Amino acid sequence: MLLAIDCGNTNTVFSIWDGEKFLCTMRTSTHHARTADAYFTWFSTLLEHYGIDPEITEVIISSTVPRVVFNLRVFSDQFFGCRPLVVGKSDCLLPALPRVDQGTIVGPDRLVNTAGAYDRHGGNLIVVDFGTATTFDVAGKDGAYVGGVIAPGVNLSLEALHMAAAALPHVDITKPQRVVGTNTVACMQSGVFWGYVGLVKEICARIKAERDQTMKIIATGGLAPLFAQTEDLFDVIEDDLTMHGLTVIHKYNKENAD
Ligand SMILES: Nc1ncnc2c1ncn2[C@@H]1O[C@H](COP(=O)(O)OP(=O)(O)O)[C@@H](O)[C@H]1O
Ligand SMILES: CC(C)(COP(=O)(O)O)[C@@H](O)C(=O)NCCC(=O)O
Ligand SMILES: [K+]
Repeated sequence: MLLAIDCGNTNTVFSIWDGEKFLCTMRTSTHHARTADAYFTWFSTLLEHYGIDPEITEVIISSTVPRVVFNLRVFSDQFFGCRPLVVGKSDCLLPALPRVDQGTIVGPDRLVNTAGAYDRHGGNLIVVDFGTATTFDVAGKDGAYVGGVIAPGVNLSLEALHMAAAALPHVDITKPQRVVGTNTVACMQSGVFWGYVGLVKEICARIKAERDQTMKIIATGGLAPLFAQTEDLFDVIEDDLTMHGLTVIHKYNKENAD
C-alpha cells in the first residue's frame, strides 16, 4: 500500500491508498523538528484507533517546507523500509513538464494539484488551493503546469491584521451576514471574506482572458466550501485533490521507471 504525505506550511496530511481508495486520512501540524519516532508514535496510535493495519510498502511526499523532508525520509526508511518518492526531486517524474522560467522552483503542492486535476478533468484548468497561501495553479491543454498566482492565505490575512494593529483581535473566518460590519470583528471578517470573493473572481477572469480559453475552476483546501456558499466561484470542489495528485504521480513513476 502507498502512504501519501502532503506537507503544507501549516498542516501535514497523511493518507493511505490501497490502490482503489483512501483507507484513512490523518492531519498534524507541520513542524520540521518532529522526529521519525514522533511521526510513528502519532501515526500508529491513529491507525489503531481506526482499526486499520495496512502493509505500507511505498511512500510519496510532497512538501512545501524543505526541512521536514529529512525526518519524513527517516520515518519512511525506518518504519516501512522504503525510499520515498519526493515530488520536485530530479528522480521523481511528472506526467507533464512544467513550462515556467528557467531556474524557477515550483511548489511541489502546485505540481501535484495540477497532475491530480488533469487526471480527473483533462486540460485547461485553474486549481484554487486555500492553504497557508491561496494559490492558483494553471494547467495547459496537455496538463502541464504553466504558471499561476500566489496570494496571501485567508487566515494569514486575518492574522496579519491582528499582528500589525494593536486594536485588532484574533478572528476566525466566517461568512459575514452583511458587508458593512457594525463591530470590529464583523468589519475584519467582511474585509477578508468579500475581499477574497473579489480576488478569486478577478484572478480567474483575468487568467481566462489572458489565455483566451474557457477553463474549468477546481477548488481545494479546507476553506473552499466556505467561499462556494455565496457565489458561483468554482465549477467543482475536491478536498482530496492533492492526495489524488500524489497517487497519480506515484503511478506514473511506477509505470515509467527504467
Ligand atoms: N475546514 C477548515 N475550516 C477552517 N479553517 C481551515 C480548515 N481547513 C484548514 N483551515 C485553515 O486554513 C489554513 C490553511 O490550512 P491548510 O489547507 O492545511 O494549509 P497548508 O496546506 O498550507 O498547510 C490554516 O490556517 C488552517 O487552520
Ligand atoms: C506558494 C506556496 C507557499 C503554497 O504553499 P501552502 O499554502 O500549500 O503551504 C508553495 O507552493 C511554495 O512554497 N511555492 C514555491 C514558489 C512557487 O510555487 O512558485
Ligand atoms: K496546500
